[in-house]
Amino acid sequence: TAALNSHPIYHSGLYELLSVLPSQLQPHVEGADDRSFLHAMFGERSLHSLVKVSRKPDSAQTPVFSPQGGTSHTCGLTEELQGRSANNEMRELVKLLSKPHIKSLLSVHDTVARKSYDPELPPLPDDIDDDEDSVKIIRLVKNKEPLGATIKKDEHTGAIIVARIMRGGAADRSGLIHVGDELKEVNGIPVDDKKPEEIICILSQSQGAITFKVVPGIKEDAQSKEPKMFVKALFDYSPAEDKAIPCKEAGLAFRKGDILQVMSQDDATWWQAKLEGDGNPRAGLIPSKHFQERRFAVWRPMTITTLQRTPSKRFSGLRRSFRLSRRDKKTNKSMYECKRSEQYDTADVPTYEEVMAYRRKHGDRHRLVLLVGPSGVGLNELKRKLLISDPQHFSITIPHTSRSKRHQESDGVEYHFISKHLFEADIQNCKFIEHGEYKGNYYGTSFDSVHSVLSKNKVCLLDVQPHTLKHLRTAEFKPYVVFVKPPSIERLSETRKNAKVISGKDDKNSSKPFSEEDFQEMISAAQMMENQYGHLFEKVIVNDDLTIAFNELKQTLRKVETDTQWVPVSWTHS
Ligand SMILES: Nc1ncnc2c1ncn2[C@@H]1O[C@H](COP(=O)(O)OP(=O)(O)OP(=O)(O)O)[C@@H](O)[C@H]1O
Repeated sequence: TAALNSHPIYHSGLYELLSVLPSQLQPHVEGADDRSFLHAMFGERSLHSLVKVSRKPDSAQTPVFSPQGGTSHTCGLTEELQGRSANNEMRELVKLLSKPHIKSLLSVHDTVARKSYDPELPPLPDDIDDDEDSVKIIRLVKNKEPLGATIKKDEHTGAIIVARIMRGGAADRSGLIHVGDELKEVNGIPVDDKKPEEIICILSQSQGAITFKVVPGIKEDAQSKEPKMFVKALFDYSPAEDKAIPCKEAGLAFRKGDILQVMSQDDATWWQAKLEGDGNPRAGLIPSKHFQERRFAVWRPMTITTLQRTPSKRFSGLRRSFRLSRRDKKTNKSMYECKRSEQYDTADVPTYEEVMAYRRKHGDRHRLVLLVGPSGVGLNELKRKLLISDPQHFSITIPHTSRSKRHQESDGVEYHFISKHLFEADIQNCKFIEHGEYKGNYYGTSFDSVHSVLSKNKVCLLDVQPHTLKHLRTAEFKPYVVFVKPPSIERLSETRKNAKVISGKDDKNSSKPFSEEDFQEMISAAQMMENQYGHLFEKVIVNDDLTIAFNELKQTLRKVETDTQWVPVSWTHS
């Protein structure tokens, strides 16, 4: 500016000056780039026009335009013009300059000239506590317009909460404040102990920038849009051991049986989920159903090989409901004639099962109680104790047999006695849950015998082979599966000193004390069941001390009747 003012040709006009400036400055400019930049800049038509504008009203030769820019110039220009004697051109110019879009243009020019477009953020408070909920510092520049938000005091916690955001208001347009946010400070003043009216007073008194410190709430609309899909995990998962997960830290670890709320299935491989009932709103990554099924399909063949190496006798059935034992050497296999395909069933790959909360309404049928466990673990003993503890409430099914009735027996009490021919027809018609053959006679538990107990509004206790579980998992039975597990071999030897292996309840003479081998077999059979069917067990009870195991079972079954449980969604549709 100083150079401009003292230049001899200044008075002959800025316009002329502009045209000579590039050549005048030439000796001071080294680079060809810089030179062509100067030429371009001073030759720019818009610059010339501006100079013209500035010169027209300038009859007193006082420069109005200054290359420094700034508010004083753009805003001052209009005022200055108005102060001068009016001619038509000037009036037109004043009119033009007072148009809103020209004003805005000039104001943008000023902002850019002052480089004041970077927002000035308040310094981060240095007293932020690590344990404190994550806070958000919001800075709004307020004009006279109200904020467009209402606040309220939470009745329970006393916190100041944003209650409402007015559509289109300043707060809404900012997109920074939401319903449910907790207000902690306004302009550095803590508001916890203030009444809403006092806070409103602080707000209305503040002008310009207002700083809020808020704890973001869980957005209401986000909450209502939250997916309500729940799944039961049928396998254990540890992201730390998963080589495929894109970020281990973002993974969610869970155990078989955990209920997960699936928050997002947008990614085909990695879902986002939370553990049901977990207060932490942040979801974690879990493998998608499809991805996990594919991985299991790759891993599975190894599992089968291990299982098949185990001596087949360990698999031989355990028979209870029809009061026979798998232990009879002759019938060992035929009693438990379950097809290999069923024992090594790989069709149902256990990943996730979609579930829903279910609570039995008063008067509804009871859920079928299924007891599963290796032979000799004590299923009959536990059933017996439950029956005698409350015979009006618990009941068992009456099995069918094709053997002839003995004279102290009555049809429909110990057994339903039917002919071999009829029994075979019923097998064909899939009337049995399980059936087997013992000493040339058929024995079996029918689906009807379960219906019969349930229709009397009693709790039906049934012990089954685990492979039949899948046939019983229906909306009609809504089975609750309890796995009874043996304790360690040492505890078995200690607790079963006086116990007897009953090899045929239809044949009362055959019983003998447990051997070490029996215990081993019980433990490995239990292990195998758990590996293969563990995902279907809702409760595992270790039958160590009989009284303790019985009490735990009784308490569990009471809860099944009264509490809410997660059951497959398909069971709740009927
Ligand atoms: N916790 C326990 N402590 C001591 N003895 C037990 C316990 N549980 C069961 N027993 C005894 O073990 C024996 C076998 O039990 P039980 O007949 O109930 O087994 P099970 O699982 O029904 O087997 P199976 O189907 O082969 O008959 C019985 O003599 C029973 O009294």
